[in-house]
Amino acid sequence: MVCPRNIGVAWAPEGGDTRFGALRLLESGPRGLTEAQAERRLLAHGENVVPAHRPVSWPRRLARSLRDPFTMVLLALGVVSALIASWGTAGVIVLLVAASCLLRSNGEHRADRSTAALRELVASTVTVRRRPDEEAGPREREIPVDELVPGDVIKLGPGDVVPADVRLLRASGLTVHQAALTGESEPVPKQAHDLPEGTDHLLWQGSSVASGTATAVVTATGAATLYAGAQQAPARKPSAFDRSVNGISWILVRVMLVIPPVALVANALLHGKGLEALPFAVAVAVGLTPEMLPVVVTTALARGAALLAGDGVIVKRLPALHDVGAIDVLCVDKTGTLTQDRPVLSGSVGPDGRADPAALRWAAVNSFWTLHLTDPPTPDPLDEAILDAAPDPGDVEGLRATPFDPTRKLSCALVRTDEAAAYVVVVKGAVEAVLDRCAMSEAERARAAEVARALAGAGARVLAVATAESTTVRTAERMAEHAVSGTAEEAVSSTAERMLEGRAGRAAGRAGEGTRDHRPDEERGLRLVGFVTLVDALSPEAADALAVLAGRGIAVKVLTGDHPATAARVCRDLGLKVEAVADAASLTPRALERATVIARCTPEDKARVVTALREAGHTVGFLGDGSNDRPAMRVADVGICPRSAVDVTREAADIVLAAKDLTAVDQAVLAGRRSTGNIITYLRIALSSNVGNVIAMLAAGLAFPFLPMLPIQVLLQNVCFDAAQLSFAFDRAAPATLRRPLRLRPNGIVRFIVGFGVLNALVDLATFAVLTWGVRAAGRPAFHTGWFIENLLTQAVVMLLLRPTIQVSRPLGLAAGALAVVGLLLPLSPLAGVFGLVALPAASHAWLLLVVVLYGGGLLAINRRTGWIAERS
Ligand SMILES: Nc1ncnc2c1ncn2[C@@H]1O[C@H](COP(=O)(O)OP(=O)(O)OP(=O)(O)O)[C@@H](O)[C@H]1O
Repeated sequence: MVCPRNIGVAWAPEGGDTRFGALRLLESGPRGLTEAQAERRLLAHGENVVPAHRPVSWPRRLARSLRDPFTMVLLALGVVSALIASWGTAGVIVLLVAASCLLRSNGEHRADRSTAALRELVASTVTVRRRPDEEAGPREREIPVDELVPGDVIKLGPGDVVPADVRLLRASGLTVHQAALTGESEPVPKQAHDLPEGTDHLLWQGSSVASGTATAVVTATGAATLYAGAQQAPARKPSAFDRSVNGISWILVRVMLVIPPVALVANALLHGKGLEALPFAVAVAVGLTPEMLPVVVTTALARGAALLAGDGVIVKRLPALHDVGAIDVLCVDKTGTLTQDRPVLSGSVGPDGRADPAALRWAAVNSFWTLHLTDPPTPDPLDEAILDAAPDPGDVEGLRATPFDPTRKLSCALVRTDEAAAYVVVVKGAVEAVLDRCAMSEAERARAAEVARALAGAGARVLAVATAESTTVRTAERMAEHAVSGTAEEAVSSTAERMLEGRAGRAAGRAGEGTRDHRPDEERGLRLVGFVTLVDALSPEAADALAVLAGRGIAVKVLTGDHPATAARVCRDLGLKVEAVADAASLTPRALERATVIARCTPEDKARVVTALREAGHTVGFLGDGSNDRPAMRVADVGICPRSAVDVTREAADIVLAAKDLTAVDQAVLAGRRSTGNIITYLRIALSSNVGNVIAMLAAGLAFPFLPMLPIQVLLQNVCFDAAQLSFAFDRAAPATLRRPLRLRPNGIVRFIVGFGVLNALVDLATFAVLTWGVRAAGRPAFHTGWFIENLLTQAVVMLLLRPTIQVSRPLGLAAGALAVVGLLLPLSPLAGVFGLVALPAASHAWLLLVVVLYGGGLLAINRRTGWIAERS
């Protein structure tokens, strides 16, 4: 089988329909491939996986971790040490770099592997038409996207990601987002022309369906797709979390770079020392580095994600866990989140609000032919509900249909009725969208809108139904196009398409015959038939979950395409305090801040609202599942959707829930706050200790004519700190951490580090005094050892006390204990000599313990008085 890229661009055997040409060239047909053919092709072409989506290899991951700013600075310091033949320092630096890179790559690899495995659970599927064997008829079924092969006939609907390069066979109201591929920002109309020009009959892998439906044949899969080479994994702006971590890292990197020259110059000026002070200066700079920062961050987030996975919540991007813990505004859609999305018809009224079956009858005609002619992969629940309740619509024949589109908020069918011997355009949709297209006076429009408002105020979903009659199909077609705002509409059941399906139709013949006598005065607008109302039961968990979220400091805003009165009623029924109801069309920043419900949103309005809230300083989460939620999902700090969401929304989301359930959102929020809380605690403790030590070492280096600690001891204590601090990834969160939105704020963390860093340095200087007075007589090794022990003991104390809770997790308790034991026992062990440590007299231990106890007591007192430790960053 030939499988060129872009097959069918203009290939038409014997000058005929290129759709037949494409199918023939692909050795396929309108009824699809047989399962055996598909299996053979899968072996020949391989899985439909784009190279950019393959996992990152180990060496690449390792190389990437070397690019981290801390690692770069450490390596530079290592090179400096090697140049001055300070092999011990260089060796320890290499060890630190190797340990941090290996731990980090390993952590990221494991995290990626588990998120990839979890992503598999929510991987996209596609509706494919295949036959069990040559004789059997076609069947449509869902298969994983990677099993798709050239020649497969697939169906696409709103929100589907186009899974391979395809050539359209049928299309209805189809518009496609292909910005990532071609740069066109607006959805592009696509048509299944039989003799196409250009590329509007082709869809490429990676684009997505904005509106409409289509049937198409796959022309290329995997690496053979047109944009496979060029397409990178979707680029995302750095999240709030990435920015915070980078901000803190760069502050430290700058300080690290400044320390060695400052230490050298000061030593030269005060003690007349030259390059011999360099190893010490380098060790001090290394001492400032939180080498394990990336490891602790990845581990803390991965652990949170793994715990959530147990509850069926999938975190697709680890930093999203921080972001979900930081949200202070959660925007949700109404349908399916606050309600069950199982609408049931509750009434049919005329324009005056009196019961009238006509509205239901025409709504059913619209629903039936829209579903039948556009053949969506998943039927619209509103259409199904209308058909379930509607009587037989009589002898009506559908000619064309444009499926519902959330931007226009209408669906439109062109039908022919025998009773009136006329072509009728039947439009149903959102009240304002339909009324806008009706020929009526302003007073009539206002009265009808008031009737609809009263119906919506009872909590019902209200659809307006309008028709227009024409004796000619051409006029009716124009009216249909008029009714859908003149966007490019593609007729679904044209002659060629019906032939592709093997059912040339009477209707198609009629459609052709009706072009003779067009009367332009028929295009005057629609006549309002009335309204149908549908009720959608409230979600049983929503009320409790909304109260819990409010208790966690999260303001919920409902962004809905529906009528304001319906949305407001639903919210009130759920006990949500409705401060104000706003209309997306006339929204001011003030109204936005106050509004609980923002109604009549188009997909773009939802994105605009989310962007405005972010610009106002909020961290915004967005929960939705429809294709109309995709734009908002992409601009939110964190996008959340249920597993059942349409492809595009699931792809854009950062967190995927087992079901659309606000309780699961709360679980994700808690997990996010726990992970962030642990990361903040790690940063505060690790960095304030490091800063304290650096200040003390620089001060002591200047005050004493000898080094306060040997470079190898500085590095050894650094290794011990790093190992112990890994336990922060497994720490227990303080209850206070879970109460409010928690965000990594570099400024708060830097303030804390400076405050407690100075305190730490003061304690160190007090230790110097003790050591100078009590131990120095025993010589410099005893001085060095005394300070080494004090550093490890105070580090163990701050690990326990500089946290927002007094409760200690097992890993943290063990790590702090181990640190104290190493500090006390190493100088007594056979290894002591290697590091220049000596055994201290018992009295010295007593003095050191006194300093440590006083420090611990001081920390507790400060916390009690100021609550600073418990304060969030
Ligand atoms: N199949 C349909 N046919 C005609 N009109 C529809 C159909 N589905 C929805 N509508 C109308 O369009 C409006 C907007 O629909 P949209 O899907 O954007 O939002 P929604 O489902 O009402 O709410 P949410 O945004 O909370 O999910 C609906 O309120 C309804 O009036």
